[in-house]
Amino acid sequence: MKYPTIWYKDFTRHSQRSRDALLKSLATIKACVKDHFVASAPGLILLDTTDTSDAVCGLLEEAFQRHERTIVVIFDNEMYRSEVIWELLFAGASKVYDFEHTPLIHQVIEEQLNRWHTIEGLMQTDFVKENLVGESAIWKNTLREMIEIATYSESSVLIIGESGTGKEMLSRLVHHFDPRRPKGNIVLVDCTTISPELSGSEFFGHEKGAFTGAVNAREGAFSLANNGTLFLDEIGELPLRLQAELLRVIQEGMYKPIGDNFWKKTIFRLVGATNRLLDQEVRNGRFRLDLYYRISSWVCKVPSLEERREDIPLLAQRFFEKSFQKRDLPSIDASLMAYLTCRSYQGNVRELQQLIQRIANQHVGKSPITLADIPSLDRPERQILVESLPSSYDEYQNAIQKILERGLNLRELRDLTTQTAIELTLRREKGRVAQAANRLGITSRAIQFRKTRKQEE
Ligand SMILES: Nc1ncnc2c1ncn2[C@@H]1O[C@H](COP(=O)(O)OP(=O)(O)OP(=O)(O)O)[C@@H](O)[C@H]1O
Repeated sequence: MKYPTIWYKDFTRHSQRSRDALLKSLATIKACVKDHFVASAPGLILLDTTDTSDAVCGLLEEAFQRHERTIVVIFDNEMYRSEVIWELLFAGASKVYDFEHTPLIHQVIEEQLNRWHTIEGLMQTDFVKENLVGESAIWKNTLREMIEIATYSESSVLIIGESGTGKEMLSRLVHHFDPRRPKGNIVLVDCTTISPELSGSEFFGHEKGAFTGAVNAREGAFSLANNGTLFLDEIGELPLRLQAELLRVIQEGMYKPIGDNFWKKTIFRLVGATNRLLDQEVRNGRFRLDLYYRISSWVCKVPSLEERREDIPLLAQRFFEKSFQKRDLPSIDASLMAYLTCRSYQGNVRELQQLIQRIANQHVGKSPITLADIPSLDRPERQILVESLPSSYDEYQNAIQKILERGLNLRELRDLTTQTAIELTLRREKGRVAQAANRLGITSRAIQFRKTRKQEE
């Protein structure tokens, strides 16, 4: 068996015998790396209660910020049990076990590490790699969480996130990794489009002639999702009457199609998605509390693209590849990638995807894709462009401030800026005057003139 890689750190001072016994019984420890983090690998921290020091909490906080999971085992936890456990959990520990009070602790730890290892393996499968692009820690943690719910539970899931963050894709992931066999289909219902006139026929289905306009019999979502997954997009928009009926079907596993006299059985996993704060909707009386409890056994918050900016280049590359499926993908100019990475996306991943499709549509030939391929309606206004670079703009302001403090007047400042811009561009163009002039929008003579003047100074 291949043991999962873990890192471990030992803070024990008084419990060496128990510690040695535990380490000896852990098969996983054979693949361990002592004392320092291993990217994406879980950690094991061993300590005595008296040592819940800043060092331990600091280590846990660091691992937590990197979205790495940690198991803490405490050895001599007699007096302060819950206090210590809370402290460790608040510092970011994923699991805390008390050596004295956890029967077969080595098995529990092995099982936990193996589960995490399996999840890590599932993260590498084609389904995830192809559909759910992203390497940021926060995104990987979201994926881990969803895979764990899908694989190790049958519970319903509530996915909360802004529009375009990938909620529907994640619901497909839950269905994909659902181990139930035989497995039914995933059925998607957009609750914003449910018409009250059809009195829930989307869900229940109807018999031919059940109501005016029911020309043919229709199977509803409850039937189609049997043994599978029912994905309710924008579940917060579901009319109150249908909320009550949905709750009854989830609880009883039975429903009656409209116009039919017989009850039918259905079992499905419910995945709801919303970009609203559902608990607020409950307080405002627009969402039933009992249904809310029922669907929120697991709540998963999907990060916005803003929270995982470092994923933009990867996502952009993937969307360019998709958009150029039928022709060779030219290279992508670095300035375009830099712009895509610092721009803001209210519509999240969907907006990025659509922008790239429009850029691809504009591009002709095999030359690199550049800023000039951005359609005019998508181009930023000059002011926004400056404001979208706050950190460098701050530095820029600071630099000017320092120069002004040295007593330079505006003409001297302009001269200095021009000279610096020329020098930087010449360096970038490896001394080629014509190219530098072209880039700066001035003549080669202007550059030569400044070079000569500088030599004379
Ligand atoms: N991590 C990702 N990797 C690749 N494509 C993604 C990713 N996340 C989202 N997408 C793509 O972005 C688009 C929007 O995703 P999706 O429909 O899942 O978002 P949503 O949160 O359900 O949106 P809405 O709330 O508006 O229904 C889809 O085309 C999807 O394929």
